[in-house]
Formats: sequence, C-alpha cells, structure tokens
Amino acid sequence: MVERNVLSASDVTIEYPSHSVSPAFTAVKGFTLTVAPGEIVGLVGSSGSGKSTLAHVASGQAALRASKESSPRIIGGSLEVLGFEMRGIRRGKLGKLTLGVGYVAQDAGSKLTSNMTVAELVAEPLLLRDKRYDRHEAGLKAATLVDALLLPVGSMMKLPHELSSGQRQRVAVARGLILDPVLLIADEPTAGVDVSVRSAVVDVIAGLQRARGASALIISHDLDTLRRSADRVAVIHEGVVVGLGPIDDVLADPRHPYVVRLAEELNGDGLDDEEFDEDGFGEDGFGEDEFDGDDEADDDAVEDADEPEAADADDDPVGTLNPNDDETRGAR
Ligand SMILES: Nc1ncnc2c1ncn2[C@@H]1O[C@H](COP(=O)(O)OP(=O)(O)OP(=O)(O)O)[C@@H](O)[C@H]1O
Repeated sequence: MVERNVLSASDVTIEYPSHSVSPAFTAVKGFTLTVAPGEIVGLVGSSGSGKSTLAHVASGQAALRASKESSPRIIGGSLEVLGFEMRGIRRGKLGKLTLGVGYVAQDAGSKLTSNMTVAELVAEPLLLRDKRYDRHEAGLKAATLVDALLLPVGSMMKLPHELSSGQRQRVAVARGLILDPVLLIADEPTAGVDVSVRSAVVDVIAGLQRARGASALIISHDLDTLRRSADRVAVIHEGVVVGLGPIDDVLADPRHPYVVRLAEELNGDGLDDEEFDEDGFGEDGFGEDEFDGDDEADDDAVEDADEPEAADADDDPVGTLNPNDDETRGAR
C-alpha cells in the first residue's frame, strides 16, 4: 500500500490580508510540493520568497493565530498536512494536527523563556504534554538531544542569555524534536550557527527523523547546509517553486536564473547581491518577476565566537502557557 504523504501542497496561494494602510499581499503563488513519510525535504529561497509564510501556514501556527489581522491564509489550492486540509482548518482539528507536527520558528532561539535553563526548556514540551512524565526520563532525553546537536558540555544548566544566538537556536531545535514529531518543520534551524557545524545540525535533524520513519521540511537560505541531508530540495523564488528534486539534479539542470545563481554560489563563483537589481538578473536581462537579490550573508554570524547576547524573551511567554502557542512546539 502506498503511504500517504505527510505534506501535500497543490497549487497553494497564500495571502496576507489587507489591514489599516496595507493592501493584501500574495506571498506564495501556486506552490506545489509533497513530503513523503521518512523524507527530508529542504526548502531554499531568497529573503522574502515566502518560506516562513509557508512554514507558518503548514505548521498550523497561522491558523492558531488567525484572529491576528496579519496572519497569512490560504486563498487558493490545497495544502494537506498529516491528512488535514489546512485551508479553513478549524480549531478542533488544529489540536490534532499539532500532535504530530513539530515547528521551529525562524526566531525561536530568541524567544526562549529567559528564566528557564536549557535542561528545563528542552524537557518542557514533554512535561506540558504529560504532567506525569518521568522527570528523570525527560531530563535524559533532553540531554541526549542537546548533546546530539553539538551544544557544549555544561549547556544544560545555562540560561538562554548565557548562550550565543546559534546555540539558542539549537536549543529551540531540541525542543522541536523532543516530542518525536511525525513532521518537523524547521525554519532556518541553523540561523546564527557557526558555518562549521551547520550541516551537522541539519544531519542530526535528518538522522533522528529518518530513524523513526518521520519527515522534515527544513528551510534554509543556504543550499550547502542541506546538501548532505536532504533527499530533495524545493527552490522557491518570489513565492513560486523554480526548482525541485535531488539537489544535484536541480543544480545540474537549472531551469531558472535564481537556480543558476545558487549553482554558481556553490561552485564559488556566485555574483554579489549588488549585481542584481529588483527587476532582473544583472545585465543578462532576465525579466521582472523572475529574480531579485538576497541578503543571505546577514545570517552568517559565527556562533561560538559570539558574545552571549541578552535574551529578548520577556515579551513572549513561549512554552510556559499553552503548548499550542509555543513557537518551538513539537508533536504532542
Ligand atoms: N505580516 C505580513 N504582512 C504582509 N506581508 C508580509 C507579512 N509577513 C511577511 N510578508 C511578506 O511576505 C513575503 C514573504 O515573506 P516570508 O517571511 O515568508 O519570506 P522568507 O522567504 O521566509 O524570507 P526570509 O528568508 O528573509 O525569512 C515577503 O515579501 C514579506 O514582505
């Protein structure tokens, strides 16, 4: 019997509704993608191409926050996640969906509760799901993940502000994984992480998910980071998929100037962002709507060399109240 895809997007269009002075904005246009059970799919694209919007909608977070005027909503096509149609999904079904979907938000590391230790933060989703869960077991599971994600020995008793931003993002990834989600949607899990361990962090996510026959959709600016672990990659540009398949196949036969550029970057002869304007591909004359620059270099902070930064969690009660509101929520 053919197993059902854990995610199936067919011609999905997602819009941010109009509010006050802003008109409605279509962030994702005709997006089509499947993620099979046990498959690790990378989603790559330039800044503003719609990756986080997709993650927000597919994880159920957008629907959970639908009362907020800026929440994106599906206005065309179909997006099925773990068998639930996300278009117009109701709260009751969202609760069931979030039992199986883990989500690591792009800024999850910066929203960790500031007065909890790493050990508490990582174990917390287990205890929120089941108050009688053995605390010792939860601690062991948390320690195993923290270790697997290459966080330094001694991290467990630290507070978020004592970690670098890349380390905090890895704590958020551990939180997203600890409930063994059927599908993990991780939005820039290596944001701020030292380039030397980025691929290893993605390897850990992929390895843990695959070992359980579970899946992951891993979002990144950086194709190189995904290269070792992703079974397939979808390249998105201005809300549209412009490349799809195993990474090497996509790069070997680029059908879109943005993919050409990614291939050039991987070969070390990429063009600088300055060489692109908003209308086209440098002087090669690709038309508008096809290409713009990207600011991926902004994320290249060297994590372990970072000064510990003050956590800015005070404005976000992540993980301390309703687990369904948790930006770093895993399956429950
Ligand atoms: N709340 C919002 N209201 C209106 N438009 C938005 C909102 N949030 C994002 N957008 C727009 O939607 C588009 C897609 O944004 P999104 O954050 O999904 O891109 P992204 O690919 O994740 O970018 P990045 O890599 O920089 O995080 C962008 O043009 C962005 O300006």
